[in-house]
Amino acid sequence: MSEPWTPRRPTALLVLADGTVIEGDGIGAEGSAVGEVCFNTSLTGYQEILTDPSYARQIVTFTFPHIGNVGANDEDVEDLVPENSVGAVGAVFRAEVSAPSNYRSAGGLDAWLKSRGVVAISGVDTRALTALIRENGMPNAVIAHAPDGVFDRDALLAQAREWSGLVGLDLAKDAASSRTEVWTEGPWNWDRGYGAHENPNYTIVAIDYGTKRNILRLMSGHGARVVIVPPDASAAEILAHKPDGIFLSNGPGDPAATARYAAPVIAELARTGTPIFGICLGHQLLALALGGRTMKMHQGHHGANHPVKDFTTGKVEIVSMNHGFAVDPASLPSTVEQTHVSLFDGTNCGLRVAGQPVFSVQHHPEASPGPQDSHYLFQRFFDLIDEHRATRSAA
Ligand SMILES: NC(=O)CC[C@H](N)C(=O)O
Repeated sequence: MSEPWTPRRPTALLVLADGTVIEGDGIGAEGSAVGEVCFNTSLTGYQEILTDPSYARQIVTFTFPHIGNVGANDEDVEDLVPENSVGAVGAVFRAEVSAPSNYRSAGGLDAWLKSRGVVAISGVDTRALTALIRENGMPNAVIAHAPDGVFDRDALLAQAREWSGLVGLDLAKDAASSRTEVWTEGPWNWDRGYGAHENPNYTIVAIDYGTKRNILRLMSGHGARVVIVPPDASAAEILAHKPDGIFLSNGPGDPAATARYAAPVIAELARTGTPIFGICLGHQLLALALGGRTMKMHQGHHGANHPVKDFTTGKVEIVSMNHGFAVDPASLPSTVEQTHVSLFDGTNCGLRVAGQPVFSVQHHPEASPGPQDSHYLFQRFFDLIDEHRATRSAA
């Protein structure tokens, strides 16, 4: 007699704090991870997305159905300290992850996810999950992977419910490098790969709240020597490097929590008249330093296909986005001008300070992954630095 048929056990679960349990096939790290679930609409760049430190304590649902087919490589890692593996804690995929076309070792995406400690689930109706997030907002959840299919569902639900969520969490200190270092990779060059810039024209101090590598590459490509400092560096430490410009990086967590120590430093730096450029968390922190407010968004913006209008030129750019908090433009003082806006929902996407070389954007102009429409913002930063230098030498 043949064995009675037994249904296949799910080897992964996504347990939402509202009690919804989504079953699927586990891949990547075993065990469980708690975080906030968001959806990302990018068509490419899963490796850059999962290694973006801004995704710390988040579980990314990919709306693109087929993830993992080009494997993983060392060039597409975005976090500065890959050994720390700061980035998304979990990933949700529609299709089963098939054999990749490329990976240095056997095992493909599964091995790579494991090496970074990312717990992933495939075989999920990501369309339904995305619709649920659009309806109810980004839920707290636990993602769990057990190859033997044995789960304590009540304990996982309790863990999802007990987690206090991203609001109030400063994660920049976990995501950022804790020491000062000079970026030595230089810009990417198709002919010779990476290489330090031989004759830098500028010194940029990048305050690292969880920066992405491509931002540093692009600044380096503009001829800058980039000094990376920890998120809690003092204004005096930063100014000691004699920066031509100061960069405020992207990063994870609630900007209002990080602002407790970051905003006073940024406010002090802004008073020196040194050109400042902020991206994403850096934009939010600048707004807070200038006296503005930030708020949690309903479903956030995560993707590489978001239309943003630049009021200063009237142009629309298609941009890369990854944020769950936003600047309330009504909270900004009258000396601060709103320069960019999301054409999806009208939320603030940029600011500049009247009469000062200080500006920032909510989106990700380094676009890794994403379209490169907003690369001009790096040029804008270096143009401001040149203008600032010219007025100083004329004085
Ligand atoms: N990419 C980022 O810098 C994200 C900023 C912030 N953590 C947010 O979610 O809004």
